[in-house]
Amino acid sequence: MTAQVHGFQTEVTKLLKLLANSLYSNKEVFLRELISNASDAVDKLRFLSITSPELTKDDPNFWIRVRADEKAGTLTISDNGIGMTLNEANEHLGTIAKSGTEEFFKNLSKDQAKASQLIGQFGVGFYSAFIVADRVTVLSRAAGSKPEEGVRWSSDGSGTYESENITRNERGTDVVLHLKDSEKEFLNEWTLRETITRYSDHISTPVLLWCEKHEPASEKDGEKKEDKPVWGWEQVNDAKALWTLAPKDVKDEQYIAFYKHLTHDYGDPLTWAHNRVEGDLEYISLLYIPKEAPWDLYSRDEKHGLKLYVQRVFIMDNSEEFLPNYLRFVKGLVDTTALDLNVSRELLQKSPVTRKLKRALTKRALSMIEKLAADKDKYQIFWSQYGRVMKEGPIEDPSDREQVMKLLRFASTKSGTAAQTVSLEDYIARMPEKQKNIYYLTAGSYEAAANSPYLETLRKKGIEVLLLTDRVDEWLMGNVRDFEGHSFVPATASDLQLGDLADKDDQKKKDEAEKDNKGVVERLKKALEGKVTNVRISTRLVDSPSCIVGEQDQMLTPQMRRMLEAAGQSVPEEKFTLEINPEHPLIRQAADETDEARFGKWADFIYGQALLADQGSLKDPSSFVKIMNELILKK
Ligand SMILES: Nc1ncnc2c1ncn2[C@@H]1O[C@H](COP(=O)(O)OP(=O)(O)OP(=O)(O)O)[C@@H](O)[C@H]1O
Repeated sequence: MTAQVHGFQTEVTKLLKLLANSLYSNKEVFLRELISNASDAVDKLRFLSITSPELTKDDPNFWIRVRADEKAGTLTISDNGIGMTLNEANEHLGTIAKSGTEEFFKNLSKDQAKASQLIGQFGVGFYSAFIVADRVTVLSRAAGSKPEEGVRWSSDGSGTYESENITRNERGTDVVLHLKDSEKEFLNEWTLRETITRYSDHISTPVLLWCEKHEPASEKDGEKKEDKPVWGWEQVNDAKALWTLAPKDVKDEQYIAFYKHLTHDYGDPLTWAHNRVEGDLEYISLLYIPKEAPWDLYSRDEKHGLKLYVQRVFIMDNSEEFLPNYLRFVKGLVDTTALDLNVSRELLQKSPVTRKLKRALTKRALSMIEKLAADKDKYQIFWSQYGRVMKEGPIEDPSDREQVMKLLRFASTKSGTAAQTVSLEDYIARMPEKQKNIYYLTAGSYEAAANSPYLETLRKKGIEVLLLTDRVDEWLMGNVRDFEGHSFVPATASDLQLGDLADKDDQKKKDEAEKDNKGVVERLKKALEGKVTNVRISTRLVDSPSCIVGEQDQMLTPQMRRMLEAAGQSVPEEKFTLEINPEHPLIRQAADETDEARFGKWADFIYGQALLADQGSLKDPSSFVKIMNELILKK
């Protein structure tokens, strides 16, 4: 067979172009990536051989080998794992099989400076070989296939690769790197040994390095043996799966290195939790939280979930069954004796053991996050990355609602910044004695929330209001009614339920104001007939002339309205109650207007600005501006 030339998927070509520059300062990671791939290939075959032992019969001991050839200038990473067929090599080594990749690269090219950070998080895997090599050749044979079904794949990383069938006697894969002249240091035994132990010490397959050993001079049976170098394989990693060690015996650096092996992330994790549980439900879990949220955290097709091991044998990646969806950013593994080795994804979904493990691991993950919350600075890093996902928690998992709600953070009128730092427990601890409810306001931006007229009275009374500006907040507040016995009340509610917080005078003042301003209220009702459901005197306004309120259940917030409209849904026209502040000069001026036609303009203006302040836009802004100009110019 002659080699066929194929073009890389466009994204791969882009990635390859970016690689050399952006990961140069971190270039030794290629070795970790290739050893990780080799270890995955071994894990996959170990799993298959449980049901098909003939696959490994002739070569049952798994290994990963690293061999430098100084003369040829090559470094070869080999494994006797699952190998690849020609089709698999073309598919896996020529494309990036992740949805959303195109979008990712679009964003990447806009901001070159951030490229290296993002690219690391993206997980460049096999392609990292091109950081140090100007040609990469892969020789492989899939377990179970014939010698003549071997594969040779080769590329200089500039846009195309060639591949063909060859005869190969051994199963598994050799990745041969033809090192660039500037990267010859990776032929050096010490560099290799150091890099392997740093990154791959605790992967469970032995990593063997081809190296020179010295046999000391000796005299045996009267024969003199010189001190001469002998070449051979030497195991350089510990090869004890890290999670099987007692947590007290594992150093932080080891946890970090293992995280990188596991996730292909180039950065350190934010935190981790390692637990070994014995008894009825025996399992070991090692959970990590990445410092940065994955680029595809909100993508529907994003793959997540833990690596599943049964009795130390790797079973599958991305087992989503063990954690709720809102904890999808948690990486790591679970190893259990409570499942069968031949468990499939379908069986896993049905198994009661899975459900029990999910409960247990969710608790582990939440307690890891609780511990993180004790360190305010670290928790802010966490919150900025995962806050919006955590807010899905109380909706998705009512059984852990209180626990998750304690972990939520919000901006508030007391915190005074857009940073979300206030917990519900902080809020309750600061509540005046008479306050019963938790007040909140949702808005499109922090500024819009902080300056909202709805806050005026609450602010005057010293009542803290949570300012919610994430899209998910609407959904969250639509689903939670209370926290620790305190109801959530929106600052926009027609009844703020102030209870004992209302001044005794408030009602009296309101009654008086209603009596005194009956005229203007009635005139407004008439002028705005068909546009509003009602007009009334407000108790919530201090500095603003007017605001709109809707019945709590009926009112669509502007964000919700925009979301529905963007999703192509027809959103019903809503009518509101107009509340006015009769002490405001603008209302007074309107009340003094005797010409009813002109009063109509005042009514539209007062209502229009209340709508604008609440919704952020108007259906007919030019008419509003025209009316405003007319009133200013007193035409
Ligand atoms: N040594 C190997 N043996 C068998 N298959 C391999 C080997 N190296 C790579 N592959 C195949 O090529 C695919 C692509 O590898 P690559 O490292 O680019 O991505 P990945 O490992 O799937 O993803 P990531 O690195 O982001 O976790 C692998 O999923 C695997 O199918």
